[in-house]
Amino acid sequence: MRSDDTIFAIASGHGRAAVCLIRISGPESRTILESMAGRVPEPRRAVVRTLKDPMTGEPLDQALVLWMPGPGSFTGEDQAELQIHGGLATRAAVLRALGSLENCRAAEAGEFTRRAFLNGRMDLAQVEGLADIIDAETEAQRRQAMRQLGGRLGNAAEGWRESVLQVLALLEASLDFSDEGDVPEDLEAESLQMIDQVRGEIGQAMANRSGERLREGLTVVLAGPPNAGKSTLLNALARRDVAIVSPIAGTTRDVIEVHCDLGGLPVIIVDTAGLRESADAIEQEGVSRARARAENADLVLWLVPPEGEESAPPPARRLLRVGTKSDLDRTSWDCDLTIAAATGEGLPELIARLEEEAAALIGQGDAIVTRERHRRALERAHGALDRSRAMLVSHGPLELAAEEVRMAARSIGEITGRVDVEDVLDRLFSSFCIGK
Ligand SMILES: Nc1nc2c(c(=O)[nH]1)N(C=O)[C@@H](CNc1ccc(C(=O)N[C@@H](CCC(=O)O)C(=O)O)cc1)CN2
Ligand SMILES: Nc1nc2c(ncn2[C@@H]2O[C@H](COP(=O)(O)OP(=O)(O)OP(=O)(O)O)[C@@H](O)[C@H]2O)c(=O)[nH]1
Ligand SMILES: [Mg+2]
Repeated sequence: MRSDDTIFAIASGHGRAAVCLIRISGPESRTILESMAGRVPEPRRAVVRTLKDPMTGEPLDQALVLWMPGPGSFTGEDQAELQIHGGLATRAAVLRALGSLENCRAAEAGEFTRRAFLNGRMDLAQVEGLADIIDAETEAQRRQAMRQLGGRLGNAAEGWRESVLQVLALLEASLDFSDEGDVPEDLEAESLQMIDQVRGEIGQAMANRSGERLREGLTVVLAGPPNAGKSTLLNALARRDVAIVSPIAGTTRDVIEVHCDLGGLPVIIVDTAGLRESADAIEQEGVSRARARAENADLVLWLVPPEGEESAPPPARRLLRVGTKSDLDRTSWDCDLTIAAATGEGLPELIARLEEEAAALIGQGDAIVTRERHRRALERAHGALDRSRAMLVSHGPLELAAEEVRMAARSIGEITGRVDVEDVLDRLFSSFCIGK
């Protein structure tokens, strides 16, 4: 994959649509645009043109055409956009025409954004924010992604890195000036104070897990004995017929997930096999998957039907007992909530409770750290600052204290992609859509 190739891709969704957006980026963009749409329009001014096959001159479609020269474009290089009609044959014809050209090739997933990053148009934290915007399914996720795209995490990281580099400058200055390698007292005090300030801020940012929870969604597992009404509840919460419901105990075997939006917060509801001993090997596999999911869930709803004997809930981080089929009998439980998923009774209360639980675990959505990658980098920086601090306090070798401070700056620099992130890039960009 060469980064000076000219690339093209459909950037809009697939299937029949009103309009389809085709992006072209790279040094040959101008030539290609001229060969298909005639004279290149003024930068960033949309014009209507008849698109022609560059080989045969055959008219392909009527298009809205944009010319966005580098370095001010999204990718930082010359870019053209063709907004064509969204029919399948039109799209195929324009793609075929581009595909027949010698001077360009189809883009890989995330390749436009990779170029924007490589050309310094956005930092790595912003690229992740962009990925999160495309994947956002709820309002709170969208807001968090927009804050990251706006530079919230990147600016914080750059600020910390600058402070740490100032400490490094102080330490290096005292290394130059003192023969014994002793830090003058005022410099030591100043360094310690700055280290503590940054260490405190980083500690606070990395302690907050709510950004990661908001990005990934909260997992709520429906568990209980067979026939408790788990699949009926899943269908009611999803408002569609996702899982098979039947009076036969042991109907569900696979784990079934549905993404829900509860008051803007992302909640993944997981239906599982009813927990019981079974001679059926497939059902037993379902039961062990159910137990594993319950154990890792943010919240387990333990469904208790009125009939049948009481069974013990699986180990879980957090568990609510929900009595089911309250239309039949409501005498038999000791539960946090009661519902009849089949009639809808108690569902508004259950949903309100789930929203509360989600809000408590996700918080205000004001976290800076949104991925494990950020937290790990900050943990490394925090550890290095701890060690440099201890070294200074104990009047250990100044070179070693400075080396730890340098390590801290490096770790913080990984967040915005200033340093050593090739493997991160490949993974991140391949998770993008083609055309982004
Ligand atoms: N048609 C279209 N819509 C789109 C995009 C796109 O590439 N094409 N985007 C892509 O993902 C997003 C918008 N992102 C963009 C960000 C920066 C620039 C850009 O060229 N900015 C220049 C100058 C802008 C100007 O002068 O008006 C700059 O910031 O210097 C373009 C798109 C969402 N919508
Ligand atoms: N009366 C009444 N019946 C219900 C209610 N909820 C579920 N049922 C019935 O209970 C039976 C079992 O429901 P499911 O939702 O399949 O139960 P499950 O917990 O998913 O069962 P397994 O997948 O076998 O573990 C079905 O016949 C449902 O129609 C309810 O609120 N009221
Ligand atoms: Mg079921």
